[in-house]
This record gives sequence, C-alpha cells and structure tokens, in this order.
Amino acid sequence: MSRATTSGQPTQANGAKSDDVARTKILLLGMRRSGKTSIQQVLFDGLSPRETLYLETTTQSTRHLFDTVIPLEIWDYPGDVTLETLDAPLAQFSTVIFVIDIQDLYQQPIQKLVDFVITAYNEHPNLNLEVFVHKADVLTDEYKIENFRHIQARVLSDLSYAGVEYETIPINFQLTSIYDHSLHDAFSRVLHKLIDSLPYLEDLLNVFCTNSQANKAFLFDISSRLYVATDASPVDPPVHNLCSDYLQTLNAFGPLYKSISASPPRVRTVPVDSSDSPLPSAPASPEPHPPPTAVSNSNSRLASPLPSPTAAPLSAHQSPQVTHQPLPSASLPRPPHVSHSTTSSAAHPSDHDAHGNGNGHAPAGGAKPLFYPCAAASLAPTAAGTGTTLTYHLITPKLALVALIPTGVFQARRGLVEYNVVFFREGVQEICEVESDARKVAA
Ligand SMILES: Nc1nc2c(ncn2[C@@H]2O[C@H](COP(=O)(O)OP(=O)(O)OP(=O)(O)O)[C@@H](O)[C@H]2O)c(=O)[nH]1
Repeated sequence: MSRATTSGQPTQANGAKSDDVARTKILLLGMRRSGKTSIQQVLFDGLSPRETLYLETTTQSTRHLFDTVIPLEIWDYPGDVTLETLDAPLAQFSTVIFVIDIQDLYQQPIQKLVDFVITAYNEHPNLNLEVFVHKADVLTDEYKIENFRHIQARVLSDLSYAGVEYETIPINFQLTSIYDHSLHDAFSRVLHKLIDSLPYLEDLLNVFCTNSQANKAFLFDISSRLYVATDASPVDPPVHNLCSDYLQTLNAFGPLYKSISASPPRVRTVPVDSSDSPLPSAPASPEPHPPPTAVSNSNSRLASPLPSPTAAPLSAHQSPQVTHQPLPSASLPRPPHVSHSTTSSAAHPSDHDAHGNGNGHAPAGGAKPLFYPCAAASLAPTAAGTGTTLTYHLITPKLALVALIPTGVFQARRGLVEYNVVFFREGVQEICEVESDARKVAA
C-alpha cells in the first residue's frame, strides 16, 4: 500500500487544511459528466443524490480529505485530463477509480479507459485499478447487466489486443449508482484493499459474531456509511442495504435529540431502543424503561465483571454474572455533544472533532451531529422471540458496529451482547490508535 502525504497544488474542495498525517490517496478519473464529483460528494460530503444535478463541471483538480480508520485523500480531476496531463505523479496514489457512464458504449470512452490502464500499468504496476460502471440506475436490470458485460469484455479484449502482458492486469469492475446502495458497497470494497489492519478488524468481528450468536456484523464509518470491515460470512446485498438504511435513519434522527446535560459522557437524551417498532420509525420511539440516560443505559446492561484487557469475551453459551456496574467512561467513545444551538457546537471544538472532522471540514450529512451510543430495532414480531434484531453500537466517534442478532438471543442475553461489544470496542480503539500513530508525519 502506498501512503502519500498531502502534496501537489490542487484546490481543496472542503476547505480542509493540510495536516501532518500520511494519507492514502485515491484518484477519480473518467470522461466529462461521468459522475466523478457526484460520487465524491455523495459519499463524503453528505450531498443528496438529487442535488448532484446542480453540480458544476470540474475545471481544476480538487482534493477532499476524509478521516475514517485510515486518513484518505480523494482527488477529483476534470474529465479531459489524461495521465500525461496529470499534475501529480501517479506513484503517490494507492488506487485509481475510473468512472465510466454505463451508456458510454462508444469507442472513445472505452479507448480512453484502455489507454489509461496501459499507461498506469507501465508506470505503476502495483496500482489498484478499479472501474466503476456508473449510473446503473438509468437502465433496466436486463440492459444494465448487458452493458456492464459489454464494457468489461471490450476493455479486456482491447487490452489483450494491445499486448499479451496487459491481458493479466488485475482490474476490478463494479456496477454503481448514487441512487442506491451499490456505490457504498463498491467504495467499501475499494477501501478494504487499503486498510492494512483489515484482518485484525475482521477477526474482532468474527469473534463478536461467534460469541454473540450474531448472523452478520459490519463496522461502519458513520458519516459516509462505508463499511470498513465485516465478518467472514458473505455480504448479502439486502442485509448490507438494511444495515446501511438503519444507520442512515439514525444519522438523520440524531440531531433531533438534544443534550440536556452539559457534561459528556453522561449525556441525558431519549434513548433509541425500539425493539417492538418496525423500521424506519425505530429512532423516534423512546424505550419505556430504563431511565433515559443514553450512556448509562448502555452501561447498565453490561454483564459483570467489567472486562479487563486480559479477560476474554463470553460466548452466548456461557452465563455471565450480572451485577450492574457502570463502565469507566474512558472505555466508551465520548458521545458528541448535541445541541441545536450553533453557538454551543462552536463552543466545543473537541466535540466537533469527535464527528470525524479533525481537519476542520464539514461533516458528511450536512454538518449534522451524530449522537446515538446504542440502539436496536426488531425486524419481525417478537411475540415468540423469533425474528431478528438490528443492533447499533457506537465504537469510536467515527465508527459504529451494526449487527444482526436473533431476537431470542438478544432478548435473553442482551447483557452478554453488550459485554462483548466492550471487548470489540477496546480492540478497535487499539487498532485505530496504532493506525493513527503509524501515520503521523514528523513536522
Ligand atoms: N442517473 C444518474 N445520474 C448520475 C449519477 N451520478 C452522477 N449523475 C449525474 O451525472 C451528472 C454529472 O455528474 P458530475 O458528478 O458533475 O460528473 P463529473 O464526472 O464530475 O463531471 P466533470 O466535472 O465534467 O468531469 C450530474 O447531473 C449528476 O446528477 C448516477 O449514479 N445516476
């Protein structure tokens, strides 16, 4: 993986300042109007897909800084740029995403893509090459697949025609659209190749799933809704879409809940726990009991004894002793201070930081603060304890664990699930700290 510092002279779309971390760079290339800026803005600036209709043509290169498990720098170039006219060395990028409109079956866009792949391969053979066959929503399913295969086959045959050495270049083609979940899924897969610590995050998720009897678990970046890791079981698109929608609902409702207490982490709010409510009304329905203190609400369900780094998470077959003890606040990510007052937000720069805006740029989702420490929603009637429960736990200020747990298990062993979340959280926090230390650039 190549790590790149913020060099070059592009405009910063989000007004972010250069910082002192080595960022992983991703380059977006493609024809004019293929959708490059839309992709970047929908994922990282919280722009709604419909608003992309009013985006102006990109006239100069822009870069966008985004912090998740790893710090990213996404470069967006005008459509007429080629690798020869690029004002930055290709070697500094880890990944290039070439965006092609799914209806561009003509010679010119495909030839441009093939030329780009050949030049990029000659210059930087280890570059991750990704092709987003974009705007898939404009076609019916049948034509969508046909055009996707056509573009893929044309590119591969042109490459083999150009030389036998180009036949085996690894290029990853994905169908994408800003109007559905395909873009988030595709970009998540791109991200996975760039995270050195991915195997450790996956291990933590596997252990969590085994010990909590979860069917599936995702570690999501909260604001972009990219999943930075998932457990070993295959990703079923409807399950991914459901988890992503749940996160979106919580993100949308977060600003409605106002902090009454001024001293986090014990922020008083209406807890989101509507086990009997179907989605999407889940976040609006307050849990009848216990008391409405979000963090302590989470803590009070922790099975005791409190985990120490040397203790092991419990499996769902073991019975934890339940003696309710509060969790040391240091173990929990500090919940963002939520207030509708802009003065109050501005008065807490560290809270601003907690939303993943350490670089001073606006958070995705239109600068809405994110709030929930934990939440759960049942996906089916729970009369007989059947069905599945969707759970959400804030892991770090930028990351959340979203898991699917059988309702029977969640109802009977909720303390155990919470207990295992604590271990998961500690592991992820350690990994994030190591990543962050490794990327510090000496001033
Ligand atoms: N239907 C559909 N339209 C899209 C999608 N993504 C982008 N668009 C539209 O495509 C148009 C061009 O999008 P941009 O993001 O400006 O394209 P660009 O590649 O940055 O264009 P340049 O700045 O000229 O290089 C806009 O009207 C978007 O609304 C998509 O997934 N589906």
